[in-house]
Amino acid sequence: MTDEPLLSVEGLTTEFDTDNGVLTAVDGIDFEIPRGETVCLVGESGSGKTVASESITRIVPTPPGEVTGSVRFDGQEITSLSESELREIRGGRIAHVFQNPQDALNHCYTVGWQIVEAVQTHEPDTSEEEARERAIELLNDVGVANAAARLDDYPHEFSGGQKQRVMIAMALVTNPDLLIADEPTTALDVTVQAQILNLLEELQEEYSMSILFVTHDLGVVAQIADHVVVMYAGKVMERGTVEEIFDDPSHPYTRALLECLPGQARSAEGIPGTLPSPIDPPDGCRFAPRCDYAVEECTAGDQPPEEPLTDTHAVSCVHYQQGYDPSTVKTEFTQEDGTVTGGVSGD
Ligand SMILES: Nc1ncnc2c1ncn2[C@@H]1O[C@H](COP(=O)(O)OP(=O)(O)OP(=O)(O)O)[C@@H](O)[C@H]1O
Ligand code: NI
Repeated sequence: MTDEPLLSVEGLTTEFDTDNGVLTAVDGIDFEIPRGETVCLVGESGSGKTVASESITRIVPTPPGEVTGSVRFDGQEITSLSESELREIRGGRIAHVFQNPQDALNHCYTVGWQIVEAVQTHEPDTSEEEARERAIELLNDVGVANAAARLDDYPHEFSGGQKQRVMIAMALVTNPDLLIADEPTTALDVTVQAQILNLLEELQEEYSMSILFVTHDLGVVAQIADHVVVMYAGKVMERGTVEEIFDDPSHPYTRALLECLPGQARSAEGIPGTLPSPIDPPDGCRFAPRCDYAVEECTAGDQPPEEPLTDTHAVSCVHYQQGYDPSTVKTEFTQEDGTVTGGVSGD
């Protein structure tokens, strides 16, 4: 029972009814979040990462959005739950942290008031006194200095990094099993970003939570992921453990993303071309129009089915389907420290 992943998503699809037609932001994706581990959803801007993460608990705006597919959370299918049952999970066992804490915190109330309110919403029998104690504990847990004194400060009296710590504290009020964090460090400078990532890792242990971390930054992925799901244009291109993705990147898109890291071949210019329109995506592999390795088969039919490479590693690319030679894709890949990995010559 405990081997079962905390969350498994199958065929998750989110469509928006727009003036220009049906926009498929997430198009039948599968992934799992093991218990107590961190899964990173990574991909360029517009890949569908946010919509995918918000579709799990259906916080996408519906309408215009429509979410279909299966989401199993701790053994329970949650897609068929009523709105009120879902709301209970959303504000409880699954918590969200967003990119901009200033949007989520109310400017008009003290930080303490907001945490106390969250505590009392979760546990209505808690007294004001107990809720304040709990708020202090939470602020201590997330590394806000002088927690007791800071309860009476307003959000604008906190720095960007501290505000994000407060948001994380609010997410922890319910002792969630899963924390979904969408680019929680993108608005912060690198030093603060690293501190918040360390904090999340510590809290993960302390609260034994799983984390779904949404980011476009592979540097962040390297720091905190156990597993990685690489998304592009609403589809999953590749998934694997963090070692598999960095040491043996298999989809040309994953390889192209890695080449954009500082010190790599494409760090200056990025991947040439742009994402296809989610209203009218191309046939075949979504990445084919930008892919250095695309052949005719890549541009016909649907996104190739995922081909398992190991128990934990799978790739959606025609070059890995039966009868194809992976060496077509696997040219040498030089890491920042000079080691060559993933290449046929290096194997
Ligand atoms: N409410 C909405 N209505 C219509 N289209 C939407 C809505 N929300 C998102 N989309 C579209 O869905 C697609 C995926 O967007 P999403 O925000 O999930 O991308 P992302 O990978 O999180 O990008 P970023 O890194 O910029 O946050 C985009 O084409 C976006 O315009
Ligand atoms: Ni996003």
